[in-house]
Amino acid sequence: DDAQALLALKSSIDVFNKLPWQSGGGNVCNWVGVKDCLNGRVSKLVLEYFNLTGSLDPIILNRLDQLRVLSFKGNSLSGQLPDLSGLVNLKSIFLNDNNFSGVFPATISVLHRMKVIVLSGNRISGEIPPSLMNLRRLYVLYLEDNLLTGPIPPFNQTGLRYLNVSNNQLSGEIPVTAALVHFNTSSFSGNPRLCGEQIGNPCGSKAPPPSISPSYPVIIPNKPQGSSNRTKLIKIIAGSVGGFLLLLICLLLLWFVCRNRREDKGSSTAGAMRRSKGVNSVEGGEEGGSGGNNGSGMEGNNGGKQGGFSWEGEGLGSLVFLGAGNREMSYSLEDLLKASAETLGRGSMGSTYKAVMESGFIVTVKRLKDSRYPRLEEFRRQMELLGKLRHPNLVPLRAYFQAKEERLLVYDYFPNGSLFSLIHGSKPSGGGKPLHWTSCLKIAEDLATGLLYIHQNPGLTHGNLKSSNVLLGSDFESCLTDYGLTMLLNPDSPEEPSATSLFYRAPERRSILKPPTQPADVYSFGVLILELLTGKTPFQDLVQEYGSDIPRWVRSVREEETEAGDEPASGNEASEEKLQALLNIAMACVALVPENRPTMREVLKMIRDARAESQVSSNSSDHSPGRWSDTVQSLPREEHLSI
Ligand SMILES: Nc1ncnc2c1ncn2[C@@H]1O[C@H](COP(=O)(O)OP(=O)(O)OP(=O)(O)O)[C@@H](O)[C@H]1O
Repeated sequence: DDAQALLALKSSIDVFNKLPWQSGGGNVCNWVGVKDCLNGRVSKLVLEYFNLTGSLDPIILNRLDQLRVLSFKGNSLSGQLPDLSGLVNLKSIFLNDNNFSGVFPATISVLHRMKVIVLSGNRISGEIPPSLMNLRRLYVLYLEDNLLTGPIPPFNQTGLRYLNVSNNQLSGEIPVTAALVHFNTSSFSGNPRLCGEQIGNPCGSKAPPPSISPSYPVIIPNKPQGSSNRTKLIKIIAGSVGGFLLLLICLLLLWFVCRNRREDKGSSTAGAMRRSKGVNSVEGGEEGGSGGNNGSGMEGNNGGKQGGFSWEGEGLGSLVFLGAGNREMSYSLEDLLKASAETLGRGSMGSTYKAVMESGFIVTVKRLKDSRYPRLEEFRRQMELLGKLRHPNLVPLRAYFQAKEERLLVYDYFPNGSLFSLIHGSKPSGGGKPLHWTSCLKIAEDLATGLLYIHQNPGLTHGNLKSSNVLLGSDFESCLTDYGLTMLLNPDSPEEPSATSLFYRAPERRSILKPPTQPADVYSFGVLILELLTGKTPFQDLVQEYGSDIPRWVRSVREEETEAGDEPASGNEASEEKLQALLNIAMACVALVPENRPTMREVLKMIRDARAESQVSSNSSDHSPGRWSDTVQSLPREEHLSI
């Protein structure tokens, strides 16, 4: 039935034939976009960025009544938001970044299991239905960048942790409820008719702006005709003068750039880059260097160049090598600028590229989104600190580049991919597979060793631990990357974490501006272990969802895979012990109260004990109850067990 429903869905919205679904196409659970099934029924459908068009037919969608997660993010779907009241199991819905219009359907409020509603970036109008207050489990409500009007309902769900209604046309007072008081300006900004303490515009001082409700049209009194004509004339004259000046500036700039290019051709590129001898840094000339143009895939920030790291005309730029050794000094700024670049991905900090130099030497370059925050001194200090870190389980930061409008970080390139692709496959459609417990233990030990090394520096944290930030080294050892970079995020322009990153974060860190801590890293580590054991991305808050049932959930997921004949996930006493060991460690790490979590030193000890035990038990039939698990048991865990 689900296959039929999906095919009907395809024929209604996939005019460009992006979804390779067809009748007789085998088990529907393996179809592209079907991320999870329960008892053979589709439970997670993620169709993001498939260029889907047209409107969603509620009759078709409601046939998929076992759905828990539904995402159509980043398509071009339009029309009214569908009535999904038949999807009684739905917990998370992502319809953001489409062209949906019409009013917000109040029927969504009958979906009592609903936790995550993301409708941002559409043209949805009308009021936010007050009936959303009935969704007791609501956790994330993102409605920003729409055309919503009227007041914000007085949400009182204490579990509501993420709210964004910015950039709409909402009006009236932001209700002062326990659930809403802790959201700040970024949740409400861009609604000029809204008032409240949270946005620094208290309602008391002046009468609150009138609320515009679609049912009461607002009548704007006519201005006297004469004054309006004069204003128009002034506007026209000012516009023309402004336009003329802008044109003049553009022509001057064009002339300036052309002249520089001619001069550059006359001198060698090497001449334009001065290599400062004796100092561990290579500096760009005053006029900047012009990048090579022989690659593809990357657009320069300035001038829109393809395929090289260019920062023409931006003043002094310097490439500073970090750490010691010859390998990292075997290229210069010029080589890096001429390298061809291929995009590896875009993340919260910026874009990441594989840069292949003319010599064939490959590095990974992270181009930071914000090249001005923090101030230069602080940025340098952090780079020097991170550059000193050298450990077999860390991806080394080799160099950084700093110019006026550009900051690049240079890391070793890791061709074996990430832990994310190991677990979930490289295709976006790839379903995750739980790993064998021996692999889980080995990876856990690598990660814990790397993380402990970071934590040995007082106050230093990873801050963004997740499976795509773990790369596989030449012996398939796990290496942490992107460590210590959260301090480069500008608190004045905070970005919401993506749905997946969100649930790696410790509960106390989920408010955007909360700084990273070492116990929060321990929590993320626990989530990562659960991902290894189940092959599931943390698409939801596992602790809130399953609480003390996490071990049962992990077992049931692994058993399903065993039934599918994939691997001996359990089934003998030794496996069962190891699984229990890892589960205990993960459970200790995801304790809700940070003080109840073990330190990384304790975690590493538990993992090493479990590994040692597994070697002993593989040589002997004596499986005495786990010594290591006693260690874990002795850690305070009441908090997470009491959920
Ligand atoms: N040194 C590297 N070698 C090979 N691949 C890398 C390297 N560093 C990162 N990648 C891969 O590049 C992709 C993009 O990484 P990036 O850090 O930009 O985004 P992310 O990890 O998805 O998100 P975030 O910015 O939150 O860490 C990821 O798939 C990552 O595994």
